Amino acid sequence: MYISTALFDISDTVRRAAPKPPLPRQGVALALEDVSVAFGARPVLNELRLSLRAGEFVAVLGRSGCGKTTLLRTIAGLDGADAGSIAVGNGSLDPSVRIMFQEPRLLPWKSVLENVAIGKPRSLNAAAATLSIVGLAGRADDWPGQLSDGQQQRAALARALLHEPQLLLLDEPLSALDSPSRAEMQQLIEALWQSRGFTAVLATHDVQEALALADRVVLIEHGRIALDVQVDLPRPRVRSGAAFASLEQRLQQRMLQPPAALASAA
Ligand SMILES: Nc1ncnc2c1ncn2[C@@H]1O[C@H](COP(=O)(O)OP(=O)(O)OP(=O)(O)O)[C@@H](O)[C@H]1O
Repeated sequence: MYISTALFDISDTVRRAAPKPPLPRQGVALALEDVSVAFGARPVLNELRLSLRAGEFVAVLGRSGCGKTTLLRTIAGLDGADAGSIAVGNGSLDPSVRIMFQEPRLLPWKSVLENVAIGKPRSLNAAAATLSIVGLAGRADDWPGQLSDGQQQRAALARALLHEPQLLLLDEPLSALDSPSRAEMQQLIEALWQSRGFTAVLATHDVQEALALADRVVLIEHGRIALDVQVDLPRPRVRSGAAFASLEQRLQQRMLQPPAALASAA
C-alpha cells in the first residue's frame, strides 16, 4: 500500500459537479420491519427494525460478527431475509441502491474507466466526469492494478455514483486504507453526500469515523438495534471537541463490553 499523494480540493470539485437539483430530503428512505436473517442454525439478524429519513447519514456500529455486512447485503437484496419486510429500493439490480465493499472489486482486465461504466456502458463521458469528481482525472486508461488502494476505492465510489443512487450502502469501504487516504475519503464521501442528497448507511468498526460522518449512529447487538444515538454536532465535525469525545467514550465503552455482559443486559 502506498500513501496517496493525489491531494485535491475536494469541496470545490464536488460542488462544481453537484447534480442540480440534489435529491429531496423528505420522507422515509428505508424501512426495515422485524427483519430476520439466519445462516443455517446461526441467527444473525433478529427481528431488526430500522427506519431512515431521506438524506440521512446513518452509521452502523457493532462488534465483529454482529451482522453489519449481513444487514447491508440484505438491504441491497444480495442476501435474502428469512422474515420481515424491507421497504424502498430493495433489490441488487435497483439502480437507486448501490453498495461499496471493503475491497474495491474492480475487474483487472478492464480499464479504470470501463470499470466505472460497468452496468452503464453507454455512459463513458459521464464515467470520465465522475472519475474527475473523485480525484482520478487522468487515470481513466490505467488498469486497476496501477492504482493505489485508496485510488481503487475512489474508482469504486465513482462506479457507485455513476448510477446517481438514492441510497448508498458503504460496507467498511475505508477500513483497509492508510490514515491519510482514509481521512481524504471521509471528506470526499461527506462532501458528496452533502451536495447530492442521497441517503447513506455506513458500516464501520471505527467509532470516530461513525461520529465524524453520521447524523445518527446505531449499534447492533444480538441481531437488533440496541442503541440509536443522534449526533447533533455541527459539520465539519471537530474530533477534539468535548461533545465529540463524550459521545465517542460512550460508544467505545458499549462496544468494549464483553459478550457475557451484553447477554445479561439484554
Ligand atoms: N454466507 C454466510 N454463510 C454463513 N455464515 C455467514 C455468512 N455470512 C455471514 N455469516 C455469519 O454471520 C455472522 C455475521 O457476519 P457479518 O459479516 O454480517 O458480521 P460483521 O458485523 O459485518 O462482521 P465484521 O465487522 O467482522 O466484518 C457471522 O457469524 C458470520 O460468520
